[in-house]
Amino acid sequence: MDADINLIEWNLETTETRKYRARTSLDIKFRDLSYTVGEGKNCKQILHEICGVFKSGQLSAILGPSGAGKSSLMNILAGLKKSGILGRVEVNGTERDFKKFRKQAAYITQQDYLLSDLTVDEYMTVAAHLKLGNNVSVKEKKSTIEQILKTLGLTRAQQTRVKCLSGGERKRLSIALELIDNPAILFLDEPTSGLDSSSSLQCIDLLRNIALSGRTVIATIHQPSSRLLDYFHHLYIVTSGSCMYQGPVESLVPYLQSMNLKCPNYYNPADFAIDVASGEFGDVLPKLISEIGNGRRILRKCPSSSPTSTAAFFTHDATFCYDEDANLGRQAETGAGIKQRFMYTAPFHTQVTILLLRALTTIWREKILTRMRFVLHVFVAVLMGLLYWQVGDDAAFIFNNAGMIFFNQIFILYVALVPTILTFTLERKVLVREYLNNWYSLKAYYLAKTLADIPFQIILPLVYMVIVYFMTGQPIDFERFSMLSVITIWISLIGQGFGLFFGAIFSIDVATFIAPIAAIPFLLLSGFFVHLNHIPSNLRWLTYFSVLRYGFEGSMLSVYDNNRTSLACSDSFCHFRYPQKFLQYFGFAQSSYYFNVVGLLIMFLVIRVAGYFALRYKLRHVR
Ligand SMILES: Nc1ncnc2c1ncn2[C@@H]1O[C@H](COP(=O)(O)OP(=O)(O)OP(=O)(O)O)[C@@H](O)[C@H]1O
Repeated sequence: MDADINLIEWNLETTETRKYRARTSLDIKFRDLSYTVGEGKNCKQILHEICGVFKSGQLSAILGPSGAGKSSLMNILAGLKKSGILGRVEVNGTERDFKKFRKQAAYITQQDYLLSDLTVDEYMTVAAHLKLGNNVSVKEKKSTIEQILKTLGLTRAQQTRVKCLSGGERKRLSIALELIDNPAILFLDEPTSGLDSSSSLQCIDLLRNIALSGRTVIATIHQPSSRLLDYFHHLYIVTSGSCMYQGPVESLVPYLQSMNLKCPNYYNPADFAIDVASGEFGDVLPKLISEIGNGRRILRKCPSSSPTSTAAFFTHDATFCYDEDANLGRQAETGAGIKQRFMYTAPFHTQVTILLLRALTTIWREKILTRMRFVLHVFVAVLMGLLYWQVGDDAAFIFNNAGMIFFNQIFILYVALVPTILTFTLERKVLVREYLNNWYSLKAYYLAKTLADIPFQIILPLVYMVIVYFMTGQPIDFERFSMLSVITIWISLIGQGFGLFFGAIFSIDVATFIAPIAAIPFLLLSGFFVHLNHIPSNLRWLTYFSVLRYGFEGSMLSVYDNNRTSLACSDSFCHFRYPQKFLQYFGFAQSSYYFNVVGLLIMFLVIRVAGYFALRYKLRHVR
């Protein structure tokens, strides 16, 4: 973070672009918040009826030892966690409305999950189109982007690709992207992690200025230096799921001193507070928690004269404006019944168009992967062509030809599956960040993702097929070539669908292991190893679930069906000179090409829909 950051210039109230949306200041209060995970014996309570307040115009830190419940608290406040929660969260004195709240808040994750092949400017433009919608003109969007980039010191990096940015610049870009639609509340999970001390200071200074411009900025923070701590207005310290301190930074040391906990001279107050919160000073925590009312009370600025009792510190209780008798505070925020239906700013077709263009740009710029995929298809095709040189019309090599046809299907399936897993498991993290921040709907993303890869899943199998088909001497017949290509393209599209499905469910290492293994039953049930008419009749129905059954059968019918004349024979005797006899041998003679095309179409639709629901399930359980 070496660029100048000057937020004073950023007068949000006066910019033209922000007229369309009135900025609101939002105070968040929470009361008796309990959070439990697991069930039965494995049930674990993480937050214990804690209360607290985070105000607009303030930069607030949630501090505490590892495992104290900082992230859990912030995720609940941000609305990312919804189940296992008891208690009440208020926004400006009224119960939080999830639908509205998600539009007003932005969540910046600890890791900066960004698409590395886009430039800063392109990323900001995509975010502006998605977050500001079609009612804001392109000119206004541009001026908003310029202003935010200038404010965050990213102007010089505007044309730099994300992968070339420094850690500090990436963090600032993550913040800039979320500032585009002027959220009233910013949640940041460990914003300084991975940054050096000077970048950390600049980042927190930036957040302080953002808070001073009227927003509520809440960050979890891990072991801040004493200099860094001074940038915060408000401190909320969590220990084992309870609150032990809530108030200004400058009151921390005197308050602890009044509780007979003296911070040694030249010792970092944050480290001291964490030592206390970790229980290193004996059995003092229950007293601290009860003194602060587990967050019901807020400390005020350190009084000028040395206080004689802790009462001198407290400004007021964190009052909550709801009726105790109505028992609202004990309502379960389970998420059940809370509908997540709300409008995105950009209409569906705009979301799809923008995401499609972004996905195509990314694929195009991932030159190494795109080139490798192309080279691999050409290389394997030429190798196959050389190995099976002109065997297509020779009955002496008819089994070699069938093996070649079968191998084509496996190769095309795997070569579509594996790169999709590799790229999608990484991209999924970007999706999570953007989706949770309301950039677009999952349907729009999934549709754009599917459409973006289709050209590659068509062109690459076609290139492969042209080389293999002619080198291996298949019949010179456009209809047969087209039929075989259609089957191969379907296999490729289904392979990509499997990649998305497994990439949606599993992490990269698990998915790359599981997916190829999961395809093995398809191989066994393809009709190549055990011919369809040799499979026990009570198991034959299983072959209808094998994508390679449709792929192999459809390919064999493309090559050998449709009244193909008898083959040449380079040997003294060839058993299978008549193609129909060969099809009969495999159990394909009674089948139809179109049956296999429809089978593949159904498999394609099923796997795509399954991928969508897997992704939706995953996104819901990220919370
Ligand atoms: N889904 C879960 N199942 C079981 N335990 C959980 C789950 N989520 C959180 N926990 C536990 O709850 C406690 C608080 O977790 P949380 O991530 O909120 O802590 P934290 O203060 O943010 O820690 P850190 O600073 O290390 O990130 C931890 O002990 C964690 O193991």
